[in-house]
Amino acid sequence: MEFLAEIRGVTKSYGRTVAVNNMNLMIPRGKIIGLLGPNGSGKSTLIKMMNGLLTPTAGSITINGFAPGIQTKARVAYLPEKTYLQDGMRVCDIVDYFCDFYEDFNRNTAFTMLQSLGISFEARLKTLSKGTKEKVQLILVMSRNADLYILDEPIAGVDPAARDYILKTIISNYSENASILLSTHLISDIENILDEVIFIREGQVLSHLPVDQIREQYGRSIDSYFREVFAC
Ligand SMILES: Nc1ncnc2c1ncn2[C@@H]1O[C@H](COP(=O)(O)OP(=O)(O)OP(=O)(O)O)[C@@H](O)[C@H]1O
Repeated sequence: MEFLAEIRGVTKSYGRTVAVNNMNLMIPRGKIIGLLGPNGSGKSTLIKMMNGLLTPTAGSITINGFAPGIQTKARVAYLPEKTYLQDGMRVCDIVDYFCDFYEDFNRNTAFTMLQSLGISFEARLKTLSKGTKEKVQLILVMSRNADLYILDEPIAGVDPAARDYILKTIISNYSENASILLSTHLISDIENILDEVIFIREGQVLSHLPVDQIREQYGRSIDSYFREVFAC
């Protein structure tokens, strides 16, 4: 299989709203890819379909050749935009939970990252700040040895100093054959780690290009290019 994920002719409608409109997208292996687009352009809807949380109205999605389901969930590490962890759980209990749930979860990686960010293993989630909770969730996701990491707004609530650490962590914790698809509005913070960017507008792919090509062709950063393309 040449591509890790294939999205072919995918449409998702919510009643009369067409959130994703006949989208075609090929996700290669071994790349960090930014999924960028204005509010309401369909990023989260696409991500939810790739994770089997929503079913396309039309078209097909495959990851490693399988439609989203049990086989793909075992190989895709997903950070949703909203937390699904119970507030009463302690950090160490959640680590155990992930260990039981995912064969590819590395407990040592998780504890090392938690320790270096000064997050107490004994703390209950409800006692942590919003940003720290987000760090915990990202650490859990990045401690899996997955084929595809799908991160929906991974650094939105995290302070700038922790962002750098987290981005470094993302880069150092994925293997060369894996890919990371991440959606964010904090383009200038993440553009240095990206290999490719996908621009989405009104549920369709406007462009999918290597970052270097955009920089060479347009002589500007991805952040500045995004602002020009999507100027209101
Ligand atoms: N559950 C829902 N019911 C109805 N419409 C929805 C629902 N979820 C999303 N939409 C609509 O679908 C479109 C795409 O939304 P989506 O959340 O996928 O965009 P997004 O690119 O992730 O936006 P943002 O950057 O603001 O997070 C929007 O018009 C939104 O209002």
